[in-house]
Amino acid sequence: MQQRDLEPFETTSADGARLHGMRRPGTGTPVVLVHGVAMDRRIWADSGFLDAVPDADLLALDLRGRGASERVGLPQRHGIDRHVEDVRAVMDLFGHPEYTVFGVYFGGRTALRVAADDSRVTRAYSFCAHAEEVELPDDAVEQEAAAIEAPDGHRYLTDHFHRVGAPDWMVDACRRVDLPELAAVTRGLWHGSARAVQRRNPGQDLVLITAEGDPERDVFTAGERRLGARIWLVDSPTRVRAAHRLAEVGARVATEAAGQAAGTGAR
Ligand SMILES: COC(=O)C[C@@H](NC(=O)[C@@H](NC(=O)[C@@H](/N=C1/NCC(=O)N2CC[C@@H](C)[C@H]2C(=O)N[C@@H](CCSC)C(=O)N[C@H]1C(C)(C)C)C(C)(C)C)[C@@H](C)c1ccccc1)c1nccs1
Repeated sequence: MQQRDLEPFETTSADGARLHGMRRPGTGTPVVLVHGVAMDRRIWADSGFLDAVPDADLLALDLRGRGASERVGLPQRHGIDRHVEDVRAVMDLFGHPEYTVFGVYFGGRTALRVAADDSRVTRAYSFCAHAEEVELPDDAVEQEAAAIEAPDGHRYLTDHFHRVGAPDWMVDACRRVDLPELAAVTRGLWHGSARAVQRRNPGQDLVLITAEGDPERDVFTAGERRLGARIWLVDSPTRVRAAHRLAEVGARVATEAAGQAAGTGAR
């Protein structure tokens, strides 16, 4: 976030975890920003997203175990329901009647779950994570957690993300994560993250975003039908490489927010 107008905030999640975040004051419906698994709130400035949304009122939290927020240690305290509670704690802190929630990767899936659980969310965007049930391959995910908590865990992550063409801001984010905590988050995916996300509030505007070339694009269009969600496609061969387009997507979010303010926003 631009250094000039940042306001740090702290709050406590439903299970007592202390959370840190930053507010960048602006206009219109506040936008809660939710980062992905191996990330923290710095990605929003580093990716150029913030500069692409110059007027919005932005609330960027560090999810539990990431950034400056409390390390909670146990996979059971990293289930998706705890992530949802983290986001709702931020919405409680600022007390607005309505929020937009924008999340990337697992933060996007979390944004959809927050919308399902909380009618204060009037618009939710999921960047590169769909809403359908997933098969968590126990061995692959456990192998990933073991690789992450090994002494060269940062190298495992940065090598992988480099190899698949992730942008520097995503590779750099991996270097900042606390490895034992990230292994717990990874094992925490077994606690609820595999379930499909339901739409429980008819008036919400749900937007699923993925890459033109995403092999799982049909899973996103399944969400379009099942949830009555909108689909945005970015010009990218894969979901990981779509991260290079995050600022561009931010500009589209800003346009929608401006349109809504002017009363012409698509619902
Ligand atoms: C195809 O994958 C991609 O398009 C990369 C993309 N992933 C995803 O969209 C989603 N995930 C996945 O599809 C798979 N899940 C994984 N493990 C769970 C998982 O994601 N992580 C655990 C560690 C953490 C770094 C994170 C992660 O990033 N690991 C990457 C590998 C990168 S470095 C090692 C990663 O995908 N691994 C896979 C393996 C099976 C290879 C282990 C399944 C099993 C859920 C289908 C993710 C949003 C999600 C969606 C729903 C529930 C849980 C998680 C990215 N997300 C962030 C940046 S890029």
